[in-house]
Amino acid sequence: MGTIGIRPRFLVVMGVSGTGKTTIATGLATRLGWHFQEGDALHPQSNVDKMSAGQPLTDEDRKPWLELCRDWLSKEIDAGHGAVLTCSALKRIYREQLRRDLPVEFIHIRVDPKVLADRMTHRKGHFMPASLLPSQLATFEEPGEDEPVIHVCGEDHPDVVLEKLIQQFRDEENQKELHAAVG
Ligand SMILES: Nc1ncnc2c1ncn2[C@@H]1O[C@H](COP(=O)(O)OP(=O)(O)OP(=O)(O)O)[C@@H](O)[C@H]1O
Ligand SMILES: O=C(O)[C@H](O)[C@@H](O)[C@H](O)[C@H](O)CO
Repeated sequence: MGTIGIRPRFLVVMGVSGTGKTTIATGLATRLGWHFQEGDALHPQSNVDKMSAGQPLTDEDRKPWLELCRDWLSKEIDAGHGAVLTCSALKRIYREQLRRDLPVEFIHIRVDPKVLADRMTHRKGHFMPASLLPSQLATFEEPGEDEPVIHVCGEDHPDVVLEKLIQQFRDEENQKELHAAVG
C-alpha cells in the first residue's frame, strides 16, 4: 500500500491531443507519489518532426513509440512502484500493444472537440499544431466495455477530476477489503 492507502497502479492517461493528459497524469503522480513519464518525450525525433510539419502519424510511425511506452510501463511494474504515463493510445490495437501481458489500466479523458480546438489554438510552446486535431479525432477509437478503462470528463477543473479518480481508487480498495473479509 502507498502512503495514502492506495495500492500501486500502472496507468496510461489517454485521449486525443489537448484533452489534458499531461495535466491529469502529473497531478496523479504528484498526489500519489507515483512515477510519471511524458509519452510525447518517447517519440522518435522523426515523429515529432512529422507532427510539427502538420502531418499525422501512421500505424508504422507509432509502433516503435508504443513499444518504448510499453517498455517504460513494464520496468515500473517490475519495480512495483505506482506509475502514470501519458499516451494518446488512439486505437484499440495501440492499447492492446501497450498492455500486452501487463496489468496496465487506462484513464480516458473526454473533451468536446470545440473546446479542444480552442485549447490547442491558445496553447503555446507545443509541437502539436491545432490543424492535426481533425485527424486525431478521426483516428480515435472509443474504448470498448471489455477494455480496462476509466472515463473522466476533461472539461471539469483538473482538481475535480483528480479528486474523483483518487476517491474511485480508494473505493475500489475498500470494496476489495470488504470482499476479502466476507469471502
Ligand atoms: N481540465 C482542464 N480545463 C481547462 N484547461 C485544461 C484542462 N486540462 C488541461 N487544460 C489546458 O489545455 C491544454 C492542454 O493540456 P495538456 O497539455 O495537459 O493536454 P495533453 O492531452 O497532454 O496534450 P498533448 O497530447 O497535445 O500533449 C493546456 O493549455 C492546459 O493548461
Ligand atoms: O498518436 C499520436 O498522434 C500522437 O501521440 C499525438 O497524439 C501527440 O503525440 C500528442 O497528442 C501531442 O500533442
